[in-house]
Amino acid sequence: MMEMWTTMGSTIASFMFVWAIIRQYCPYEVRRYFEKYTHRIMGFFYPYIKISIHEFTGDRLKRSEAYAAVEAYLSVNSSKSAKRLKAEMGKDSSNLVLSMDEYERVTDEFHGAKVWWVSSKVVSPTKSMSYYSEQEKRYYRLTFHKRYREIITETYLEHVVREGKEIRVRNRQRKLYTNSPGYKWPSYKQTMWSHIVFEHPATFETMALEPEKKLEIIEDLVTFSKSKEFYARIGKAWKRGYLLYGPPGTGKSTMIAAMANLLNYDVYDLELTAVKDNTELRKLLIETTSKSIIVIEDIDCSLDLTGQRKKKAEKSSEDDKEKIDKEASRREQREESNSKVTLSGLLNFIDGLWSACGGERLIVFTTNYVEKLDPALIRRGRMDKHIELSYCSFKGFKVLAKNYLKVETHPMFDTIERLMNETKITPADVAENLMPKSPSDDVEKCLSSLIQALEEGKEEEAKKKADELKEEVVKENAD
Ligand SMILES: Nc1ncnc2c1ncn2[C@@H]1O[C@H](COP(=O)(O)OP(=O)(O)OP(=O)(O)O)[C@@H](O)[C@H]1O
Ligand SMILES: [Mg+2]
Repeated sequence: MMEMWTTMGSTIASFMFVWAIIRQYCPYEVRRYFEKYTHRIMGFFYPYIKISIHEFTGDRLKRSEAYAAVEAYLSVNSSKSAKRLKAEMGKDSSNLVLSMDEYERVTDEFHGAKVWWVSSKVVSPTKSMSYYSEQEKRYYRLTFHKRYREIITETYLEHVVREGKEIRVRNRQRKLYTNSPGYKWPSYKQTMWSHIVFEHPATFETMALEPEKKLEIIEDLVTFSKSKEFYARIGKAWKRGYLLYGPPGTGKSTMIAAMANLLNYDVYDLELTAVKDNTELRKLLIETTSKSIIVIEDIDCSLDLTGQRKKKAEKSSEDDKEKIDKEASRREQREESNSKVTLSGLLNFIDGLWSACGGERLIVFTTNYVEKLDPALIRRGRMDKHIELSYCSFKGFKVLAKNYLKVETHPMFDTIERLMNETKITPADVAENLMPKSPSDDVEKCLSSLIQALEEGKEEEAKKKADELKEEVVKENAD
């Protein structure tokens, strides 16, 4: 090895010497001619091959997956040999993950072939004078002897990417991405999404839901996540759409968190009212990564799908006040932000998602009014599985009682079961009543509070029914 470096060093030194003489004494034409061939001659003597893997390719829209995989591979394989490392927070904020620092060089060996990895960057100023306008283009450079060309390009690189991807899945800190409303996308920012660490504690186990329904959903999700080959075989993109519908407080948002926790996916919370137009929607889509859930909450409020929403809302009863308020505020937001996303834009978004992006993705819509949605939006193939989340059943209550009070059975359960059959209550209301309000609140106190809420609900329902009956009688008499 030493000998080889000495020979190479003296060859380069001779070239430098000859080049210095030529630059000083030769005319321009000779210099150009020499320059042209120096490159080739150097290539002939220099026995090493270099491969660069850049963080952003071409349009800079999307971080290169190859770069991310190499980064992860080197974070494990270089941390023993590199001398300068950087540390970042790992999964669940519980440990630090080490990776190679900039300009650090490490060696790796694969079936007897020795390779060198260097992490580097070029800083290129852009036209604007702002501080942020400098663009850093980071890359990894792999160097190896040309005699290993075959094994490196055909086997080693594949091994690095495969192992890197596995490490990423194991180590990754899951994220909740949002596209904040009214946020201007500055040119220096490489992404339109902002993110925070996703640490929602909801699981299917803690959800108040019929056990059979729960099992069905879990099986559906797990089957989807393991069906890469199946989807490839039948020629279908590896995507699945879920429509969650039901009254407020029945666990739609909670279920999305439980889905993400079950599959270990990231969540992209897409706020449609903040999206300027269909083009921006498409850009947002391109930036989403695989193993993620793209969520559009309250789809009926985010988009003027039918043009009839206002009329229907006006007709609704007092009970629907909460829903109407939510809808009105969304509408205001939409008008303020002047979003021009259309139904066809959204349909293209979903179909585009289905075809344009590799890797598994779920898309989830939630709504309080399933009947208002355009059939085109929720047909199978776009929204493959429709899940209704409804008022709390007694079985659902038992799950919540176990979670909140750690009781599986209690003499007061019979009264609760009877009342739950007579009146409707959302899981959110049950949960609120089961929550101890002071340190002295015991199981009986919380269960009594729930019984009281159920009785009040029952009374209110009876009163409403009586009022309706009265109204009908008055109307009939007037006729
Ligand atoms: N099925 C459920 N199981 C367990 N907890 C639930 C369930 N449904 C609701 N909750 C509780 O109620 C709260 C509100 O629920 P969530 O936000 O999921 O309702 P939602 O259906 O998304 O309502 P909205 O239509 O208003 O968005 C949650 O924080 C959770 O604690
Ligand atoms: Mg919700």
